[in-house]
Amino acid sequence: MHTIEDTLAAIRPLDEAAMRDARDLQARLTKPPGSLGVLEELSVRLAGLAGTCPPPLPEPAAVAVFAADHGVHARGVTPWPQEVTAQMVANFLAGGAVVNAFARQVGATVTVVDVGVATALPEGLADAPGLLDRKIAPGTADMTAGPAMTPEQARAAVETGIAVARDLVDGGARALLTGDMGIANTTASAALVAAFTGLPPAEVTGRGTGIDDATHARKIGVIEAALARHGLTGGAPEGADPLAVLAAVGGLEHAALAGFVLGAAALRVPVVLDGVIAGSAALAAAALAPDALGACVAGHRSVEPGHSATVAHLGLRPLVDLELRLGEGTGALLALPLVQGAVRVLHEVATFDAAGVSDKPSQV
Ligand SMILES: Cc1cc2ncn([C@H]3O[C@H](COP(=O)(O)O)[C@@H](O)[C@H]3O)c2cc1C
Ligand SMILES: O=C(O)c1cccnc1
Repeated sequence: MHTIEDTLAAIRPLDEAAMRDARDLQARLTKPPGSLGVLEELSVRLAGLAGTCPPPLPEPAAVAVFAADHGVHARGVTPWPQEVTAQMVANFLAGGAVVNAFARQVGATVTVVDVGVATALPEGLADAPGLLDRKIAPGTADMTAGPAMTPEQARAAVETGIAVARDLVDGGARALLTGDMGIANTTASAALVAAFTGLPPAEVTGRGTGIDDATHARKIGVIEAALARHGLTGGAPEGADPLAVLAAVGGLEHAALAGFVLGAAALRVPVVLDGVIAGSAALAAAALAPDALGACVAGHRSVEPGHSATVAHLGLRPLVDLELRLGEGTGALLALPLVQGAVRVLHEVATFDAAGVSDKPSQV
């Protein structure tokens, strides 16, 4: 069973006893206390997630690239043709994209999940290894004209993401990484960020793949119109159903990514988030289950302003900040060795006692 309800019911807070053990252990390791900075608190959190100290090493790692198209593409929010989504899916399967190069570097697998690609994939790809055909619809509807998805489509997409997380963990993965591909998906991302944070579209809308001032202004106007159309201006009203917000202005890949985050949290496996697409999906996941955040690691800080707004809202600290604005899972993959290093310390570093190193600075 991969229903949303079952999954939400399985998500629990971090285990306090395991976190205490991890803090104690960090204090006894042969290094000045606190000297591993952000990685120490990360190791503590991952112990709390696993419910044991040390937590399992987050490897092997698996990236799921959720691919889908967007009806709002018709509003002129990106210069790239919609066909590029399907063409990039083919490129992922051929191993030729940046996500593939970065995945090879860290030994991660790449699984492409078609939840809503509008254009037919190039001949012969249907059976390609590494592709999961989970198409729910050939893209969303235009969010300025009506809901992007029906409630049934949004639910099916979330449950697809939950099932993909479960299958990857069943296949041995101990770290899940988010990836995305969908021309125009930074528009849906910014709309979700505005809806979940209450910030105005002008503050959270970026330039996506790279757009000129006129297109950027149009993109902000499109998002404002969509929010107004769905009663989301100024943010979703108190008590709004996060699934309805996803259905109104989200993408099929956003809904699937929200499910992927929930699935990881229910299985107590860390999920390394990529940029603004994953972040906006995590806002939906956190609105459904605040404790799901315990499983989330912000891999990097994207250039997109909506991403900084998202990590601030969620209280996450991005591990790397390299001015990336690509998506696909690239920022998550670059951060993976940091996550693994944080846990490896708890497994391999000697204690002061065991190594015969004095654990006290001398008095001066
Ligand atoms: C060749 C190419 C490869 C990509 N890989 C990721 N994206 C990224 O850019 C897109 C979102 O930007 P926007 O909202 O401006 O369309 C998404 O597909 C995202 O994954 C790409 C975009 C392109 C063009
Ligand atoms: O933040 C991201 O992941 C991003 C930014 C721009 C374009 N595509 C993805």
